[in-house]
Amino acid sequence: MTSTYTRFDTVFLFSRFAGAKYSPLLPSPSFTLSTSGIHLRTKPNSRFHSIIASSSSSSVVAGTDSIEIKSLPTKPIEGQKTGTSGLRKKVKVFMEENYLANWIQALFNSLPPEDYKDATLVLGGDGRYFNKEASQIIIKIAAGNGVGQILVGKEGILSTPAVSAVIRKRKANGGFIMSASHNPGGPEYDWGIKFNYSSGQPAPESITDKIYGNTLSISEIKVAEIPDIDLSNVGVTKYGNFSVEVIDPVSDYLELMEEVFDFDLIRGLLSRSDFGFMFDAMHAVTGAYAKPIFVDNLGAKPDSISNGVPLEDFGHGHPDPNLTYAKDLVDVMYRDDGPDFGAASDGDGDRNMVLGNKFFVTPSDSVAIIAANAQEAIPYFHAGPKGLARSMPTSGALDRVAEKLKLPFFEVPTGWKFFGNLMDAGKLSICGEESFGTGSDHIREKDGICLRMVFRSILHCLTAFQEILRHLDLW
Ligand SMILES: O=P(O)(O)OC[C@H]1O[C@H](O)[C@H](O)[C@@H](O)[C@@H]1O
Repeated sequence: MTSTYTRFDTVFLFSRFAGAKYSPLLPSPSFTLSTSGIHLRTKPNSRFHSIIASSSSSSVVAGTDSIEIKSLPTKPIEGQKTGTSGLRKKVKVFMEENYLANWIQALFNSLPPEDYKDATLVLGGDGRYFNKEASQIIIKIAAGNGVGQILVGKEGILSTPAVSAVIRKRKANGGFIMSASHNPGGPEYDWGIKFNYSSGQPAPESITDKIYGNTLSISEIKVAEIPDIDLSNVGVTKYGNFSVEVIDPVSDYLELMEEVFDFDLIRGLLSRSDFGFMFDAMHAVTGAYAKPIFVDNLGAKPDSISNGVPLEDFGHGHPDPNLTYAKDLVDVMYRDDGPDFGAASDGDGDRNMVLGNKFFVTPSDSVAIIAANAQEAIPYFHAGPKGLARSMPTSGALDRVAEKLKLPFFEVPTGWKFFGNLMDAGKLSICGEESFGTGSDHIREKDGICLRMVFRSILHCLTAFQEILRHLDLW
């Protein structure tokens, strides 16, 4: 196995009907979601602003005892083919009449009723342009289809790994992720929607195929007549038997991280005067997590976080953590006096990039480094990983680690769902892809924040980053 100083080879998704009135009587033919009096802001505030509001007070707001459900006629829209990473299009497309509403209704038409009637669903996203407007549409259609409760991140914010963590922790039936991942945001750029199941992993093809089929025959959207939910304050709003709880985007995820890692150990590393750390949040969703986790809980210096405020257009940036788009971080890391450890993550916080002082670690090697050191460095893996896996295009470093540690090893086709299936079967703990995705069975998504903590744990057990790579060379 070789270390990777110069390898640049992988440049990488209610109301209860009891008490609710359903009105299948069709309104006038021109009655659409946007003209129904059901408020759909089609012109979001064009001023780009920070996503994180200052208030964190919790409150319960009671609405009416029952909610009215309207049936809005609609027509199929072409091109809504859904993959496991969801539906991704330009914002302008999603803002066309009923485009998002059709897909959301098609999704409810595709799920078995027990998966959403009176159920709890999670909603969050990476803070990009149109997320707040989309949140209101999704909440009203969810209520219209009989969902019992929506847990939504404050200001619509939840990273992709955090959605997976919240689904699993709160035993929700699934969740919506509003993100176009590492693609740029803003009125001229990209938007996306994805649905994850109760395990926390993206919905299987059997469901995404049904969603697509239903987009081709859809004729009606069920919408609850409720006001827009205030997403800026943590708290519960009830309308009859339907409720929306605005949750803190960080706390459930932070709790999980405290179970997985030894925070004292990482705190010790970050407090060392001879250890420099730099994290580039790329003005994307991990900005909401970086200060509470790295600075407030782990003692990183506040100035070790760059671009740490999530913005709707990612500060005109391209939130793809690679050597091209995270160039500011790369430049700092390649200085003689640069930090020892650097990292960046993408729009929704699942992809990641890892750097040392004057070197870059390919994703293929980072998963191998993690696997080789996990048992010793990370409490969650103290009994040893159950198995290791990589996608087919990912280099074979991990194979060598599996061989040496005598661990079950799997090579899977490209696509995170293949890892999730192995995890659900109890056969896999650590996995990675060449496209800057690394994860473990603590959730069912790749996890950019977690990866940085993995590396810090390992760094504490070995003394310096270079030494990790030297260590790996011995394998
Ligand atoms: O959501 P993203 O980070 O864009 O990832 C979307 C997809 O990208 C690549 O194709 C990966 O191989 C998949 O596993 C992943 O599901």
